[in-house]
Parts: sequence; structure tokens; C-alpha cells
Amino acid sequence: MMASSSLFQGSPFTFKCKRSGSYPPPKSNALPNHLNIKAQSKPESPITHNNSVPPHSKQRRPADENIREEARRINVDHRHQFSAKYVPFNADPSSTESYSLDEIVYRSRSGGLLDVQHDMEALKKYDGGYWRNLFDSRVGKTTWPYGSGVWSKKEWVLPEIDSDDIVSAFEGNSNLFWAERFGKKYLGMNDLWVKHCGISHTGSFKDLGMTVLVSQVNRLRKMERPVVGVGCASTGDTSAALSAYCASAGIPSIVFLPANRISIAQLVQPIANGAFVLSIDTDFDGCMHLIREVTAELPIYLANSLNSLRLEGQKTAAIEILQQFDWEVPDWVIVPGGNLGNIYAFYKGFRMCKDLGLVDRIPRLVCAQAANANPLYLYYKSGWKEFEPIRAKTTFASAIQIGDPVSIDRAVFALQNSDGIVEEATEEELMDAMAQADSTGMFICPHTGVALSALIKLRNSGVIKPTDRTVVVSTAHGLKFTQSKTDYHSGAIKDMACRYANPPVQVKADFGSVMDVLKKYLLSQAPKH
Ligand SMILES: Cc1ncc(COP(=O)(O)O)c(C=O)c1O
Ligand SMILES: N[C@@H](CCOP(=O)(O)O)C(=O)O
Repeated sequence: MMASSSLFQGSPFTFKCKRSGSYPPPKSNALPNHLNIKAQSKPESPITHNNSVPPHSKQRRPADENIREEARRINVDHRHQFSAKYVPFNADPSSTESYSLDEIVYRSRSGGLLDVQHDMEALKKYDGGYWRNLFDSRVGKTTWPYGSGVWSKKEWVLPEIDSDDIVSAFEGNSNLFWAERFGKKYLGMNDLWVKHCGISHTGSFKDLGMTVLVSQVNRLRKMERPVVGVGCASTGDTSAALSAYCASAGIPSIVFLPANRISIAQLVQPIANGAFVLSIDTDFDGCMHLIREVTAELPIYLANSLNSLRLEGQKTAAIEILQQFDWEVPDWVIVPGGNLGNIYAFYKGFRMCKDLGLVDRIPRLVCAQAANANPLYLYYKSGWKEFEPIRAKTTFASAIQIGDPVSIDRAVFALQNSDGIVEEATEEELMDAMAQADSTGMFICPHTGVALSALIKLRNSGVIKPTDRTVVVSTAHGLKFTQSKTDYHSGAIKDMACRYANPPVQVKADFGSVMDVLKKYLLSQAPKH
């Protein structure tokens, strides 16, 4: 039989080895005193407080065992230690209203938003160094479910779910790209980074939240709760993620899409994944209104970020950024905003890291909106006086064409508590920024163009300094938006100069003609002295 230590190399969890007792063996002198005291005070705990990483001893699984079965065989059941529940968002401290995560509830009694509240006292029994080591030890493995960037933080996400119920595509762990050339060339910056959340299973950051939501639905269905399917309204990315995760778990998915307002690539994703797709003659806000009515009537679980479970997964991107910087805190993080769940998810991830001692501060947040869909920007500019939903106009950043964001209160909270800023970008600004970024080796979506435009403005006004470590969150893969890039590079957009367009050169199929255009091109590229 294979030694059961293989999955735990690098993990501070101990477990009972069938033949030879616990692993790793207790060290006589490894633990500082205060850690020993904590460990002794919880003798029932399967977690050791030893921050050291056990030596590498990877062995293969038996051929007839898959990674789920392997996890079932050797994972310690630590679920009883940590817990989470729904509470009203930003509730008065005297409020006692709360709901189990196994209940199907999206709104508080007063109709407000909910939040997932973790038992912070239980999490605080372990210090920041412990959590940093635990999370670091899980990166880059195929251990179920920790190979996922979301589930590698399981204790902070859905602590009570059985790993066996998890539906994951090993999402997360996305590239934090050093935007060296873009930073230098366009902004005079040397510490600019792009967190490529769109280089992901379905091509957007929505995978991070959807693995959590669909896993919980999987659990509810196993508990025989009345959930016949899962539904969402979408501008294209939520629907892609929902349909993929549901398809992988064999759960019916239903998506409401605004007709003719999303890209072909995004439309084809739920179709290919077997979702029940309704193309509805309204905008996203209209679809959102309908899905809320429908999910109140039918046993369809709501998958939009109104459902606070989604944000528990999305917040792990913030934790990942800190981890990728070796737990150093960047100065700025810029996030494009639409329905406004993600800006709060980032805030929550950073805030948990601070509250649990992994870092000592949080970055300043910037939420970037398209000027054609800018209700948050208008609210911010009014000094947070009164929020007015708007009718969002068409934008190339089609996934954030949203006029009545469900998470407006969450976004305001995140920005007010992070010394945050809201910026906006016109269609020309966002398309130029996308083209500029692409010309330095990226291939970003128009929403990331919105975030980069915000950065350009904040650099030009001196708010962001040349040496500030800045992270721009890229939310979707550029390949979903090739039509907008094609329009830009062919100069086919009305009233837009398309200054960075790079159209293909039509040339006759003969050597002379090819040589002529090549020489002209090479001359234009020659270094100027
Ligand atoms: C690609 C992309 N970027 C940004 C956003 C904005 O995220 P949020 O709705 O959480 O503000 C969305 C969805 O709304 C999106 O699909
Ligand atoms: N851009 C989103 C809009 C819905 O946002 P959600 O986070 O509330 O699901 C999409 O792709 O549908």
C-alpha cells in the first residue's frame, strides 16, 4: 500500500497514518512556546501549529484510485473547527439575524444584502504565519481540492463543506503578470502588474465564485433540498461559468441573456455546455429583474452575485495577489465594476488577510466603470449623496453594461473602507487602452481596458505615483472579445480615431510587392539616431 503521507507533503495538517501513527512526527524543538501552548490547548485539533514544511516525499497514487478517492482516504476531517453563516450585510452589531449556509436565502429580513460571516475567533486561533504557510504549501499541487486557488483557502471560503461535494476545475492560481513594457512606455511605472483572472477555465474571474456556488448546490442536492436547477442573468461571463460548472456536476443550468448584447464567444459557451439558454429582449438589468422573480417562484437556485456565496470564491483572488507578492501589500488595486460584487470581494479578501494577521494593511482600491454604464461613478462624484440607477448605454465593455448594480451597498462599503476611488472611461479611452496593452504583449478584454484607462488618468493626475506598486485586475480573456478588437483595428468604429489600430496590409501574391511593403515596414521600425 502507498504511504498516505504523499498528499500532505508541504501541508501543516497532520493525519493518522494507518500503519505508523501520525505524520509529520512531532518535533521536540520546532515550535515556539506560544504556538505549543495553543496546540496544547486544543488537543482534539488535527492541525499542528508547526509552520515548517515537511520534506518532499511524493509517491504515486495507486493506479485504481482517483484524486477524490485519495482525498477521501487520507484527508483529515477538520470541518468541525471552522464555520460560516449568512448575516445581513453591514448589520448593526446588536443584530442576531443569521442563516445557515444550507438555507436557500439571498436577502435579509429587511430586504437588504447578505454577507457570509466567518467564525473569526476560530480562525484567529492560528496566527498569520500559520495561514501564510498553509496557503503557500498548497499552491501548484494536484491534491483534491487544494489544487484550486479557491479551495486552497477552503477554511476561509466554505469551511464546512465536505471536499467530496466540491465541484472544481482547479480554478484560480492565475498569472500575476509584470506589465513591464506597458508600465514603462505609457506610464513611466516600473512596478505595474496585471492579475490575469480571465486566464481561467471559462475565461473570466467568475469561475472563482462559481466553483463555490455550484459546490454548495451539489451539497444541497445531496441533502435532498429542493434545487432543481441553477439560474442566472448574465452579460456573458457568469452564464459561461455557471453552465460549465453545472455541466461538470450534472446539474441543470438556466441562463437569461440580454438578446444581441453579448459577444458570440460568450453566447456559445452556455450553449455548448448544455445550459437552457433564454435570449431575452431586454438589457442585463431587465434579465436580472426577471431571474429574481423566477427564482422566488421556482426551485431554481440563484447564481448571480446577489448570492453572497459567490463572493467567497472571488475574494481569493485578493489573497492570491498578496501571496504572489510574498505577502507584501501593493499600493493600489484597480478593478472594473459592473454589478459590483467583485470590488467588495477584493476588499473582503484583503481585509480578512489583515484581520487574521497575514499582512498589516490593505491596498487602496479603485473601481473603474465605463462612462456609458457609470452609476457608481456618478454616485461617488455626488459625494455619495443619493444613488440613482441609470439606463446603461451600449459599451464595448459589454459585460459591465449594467445600470442598476445589485451590490451597490457592498461597493460603497469597500471603497469607503479602503480610501478608494471611482474612475470612468469613455469608449475611445477604453478601446485605446486595450490596444496599447495588447501592443505590449497582452491580449486583454475591453473591461480591463476600462481599468487601464482609470490607471492612466490617475497616473496623469499624479494620484498614483511612478513607483507605486499597482495591480490592475484583468477580468476576462481577450479571446472572448475579438469582434471589438477587429472593429478597432479595421478603423471601423464611428467617431473613433482608433489611434493604435494595426490593420493587416493587403498585398499581391508576388515577390516584388511583398518586398516593397516589407522594406517600407522595416524602415519605419529602424532605430532613430
Ligand atoms: C469581464 C467582466 N469584468 C468585470 C465585471 C464586473 O464585475 P462585477 O459585476 O462584480 O462588478 C464583469 C461582470 O459584471 C465581467 O464579466
Ligand atoms: N458581468 C456579469 C454580470 C452579472 O454579474 P454577477 O457577478 O452578479 O453574476 C456577467 O458576466 O453576467
